[in-house]
Amino acid sequence: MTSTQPAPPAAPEIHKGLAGVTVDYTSVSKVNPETNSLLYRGYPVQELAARCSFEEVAWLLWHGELPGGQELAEFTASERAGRALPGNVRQVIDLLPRTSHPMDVGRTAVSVLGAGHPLAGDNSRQANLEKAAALFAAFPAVVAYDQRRRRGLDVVEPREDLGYAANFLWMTFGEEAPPEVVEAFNISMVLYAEHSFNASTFTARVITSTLSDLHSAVTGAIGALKGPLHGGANEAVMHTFEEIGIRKDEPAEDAAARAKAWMEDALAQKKKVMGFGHRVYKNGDSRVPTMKAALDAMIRYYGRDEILGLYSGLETAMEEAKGIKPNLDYPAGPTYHLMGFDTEMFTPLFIAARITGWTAHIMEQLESNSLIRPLSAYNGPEERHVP
Ligand SMILES: CC(=O)SCCNC(=O)CCNC(=O)[C@H](O)C(C)(C)COP(=O)(O)OP(=O)(O)OC[C@H]1O[C@@H](n2cnc3c(N)ncnc32)[C@H](O)[C@@H]1OP(=O)(O)O
Ligand SMILES: O=C([O-])CC(=O)C(=O)O
Repeated sequence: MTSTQPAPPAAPEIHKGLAGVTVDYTSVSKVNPETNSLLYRGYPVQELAARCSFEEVAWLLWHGELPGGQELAEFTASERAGRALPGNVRQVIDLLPRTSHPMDVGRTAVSVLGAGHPLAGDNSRQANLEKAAALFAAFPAVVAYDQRRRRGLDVVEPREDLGYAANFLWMTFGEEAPPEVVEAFNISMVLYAEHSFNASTFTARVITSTLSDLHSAVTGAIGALKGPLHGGANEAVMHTFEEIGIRKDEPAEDAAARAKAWMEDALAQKKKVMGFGHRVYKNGDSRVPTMKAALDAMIRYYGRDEILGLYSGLETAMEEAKGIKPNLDYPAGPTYHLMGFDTEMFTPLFIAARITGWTAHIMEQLESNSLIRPLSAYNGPEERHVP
């Protein structure tokens, strides 16, 4: 008789970074790299950016439909009434050093807002809609307060006669922004609002899947967004521009030549250059043309051709060397710079926008929840015993 050896266990299939893995359905948005399109609840994001306020898009993401006249009137009234920075959040921010990274300030503020919320323990859809709307309304005040305290300036109270974008700029800079700037800011908020199962949204869904609460999920999502491979890239893009050197009034061609040389050197050193590449889009990010048009409008408005030179110099050199295209963070960074935001405030601006997408996903996750808990393959030492 021949003894048969048990077959060695088949090596498990590993999906590092979950690349290419579909983990669930979502009706919030559709990212289609084949057609290079992005739909929020069925609407092309370019149409929403051109024709809708960010308030309307927030409502769409939460409710699945654009708001009717009465719904929008009620929603904007409650949003405007909820814009002031709550006193306890201000006190906690004041305890943090002015040098704290604004992403840490934003993460802490959301945590405080959660701990103080009257519906903290309630995970019903109605309670979560209320919590999402309150966060949406209050977060701009966190960003504005932090930017102003970094500069040693007094707080500017919100204005109920301004829309979301105009009021955000008002609270940050203490003066009314011109319509061109308000429009570009609104476009950036709409484009940043939602992008299916990106790392921060997935983080929010993992936290939600344990039946934790909305503020915990958003706090965790902020942690995921902070990294430069995700939202932190918009800040990193500006550091690249700063490293190359922003020389006001330099002719665009000269700035482009310097940027091209910088990129060739960075790629020769095998550096990853933030603001380029994407896990899903391999042929360009669907949102970039719209955001680039908004950046162009700001370059024209502020008369800053050297920024265009730096932008196109890096883009061309990356395209020629590696065929890798910019993602949304690439045009968004210099747009926020031209508007006057400190570089470290850029990713908190992304938070303000993505609160809408995250909270839509949190509510969707709860509607048909299953604990998110994948498997791992062990490759440590064989079983052994303490001597
Ligand atoms: C809104 C957003 O969050 S969009 C993303 C923002 N993040 C960034 O801009 C960070 C810079 N980009 C990157 O790190 C990547 O492109 C990611 C993380 C976004 C996606 O990466 P992945 O799909 O995992 O691709 P991966 O990192 O494996 O790159 C594939 C190849 O392209 C190269 N590559 C990708 N992006 C870049 C880049 N920005 N700079 C230089 N090379 C790059 C990689 O080095 C790799 O080359 P190799 O095959 O010779 O090793
Ligand atoms: O989808 C991603 O992986 C990252 C991204 O572009 C986003 O979150 O907007």
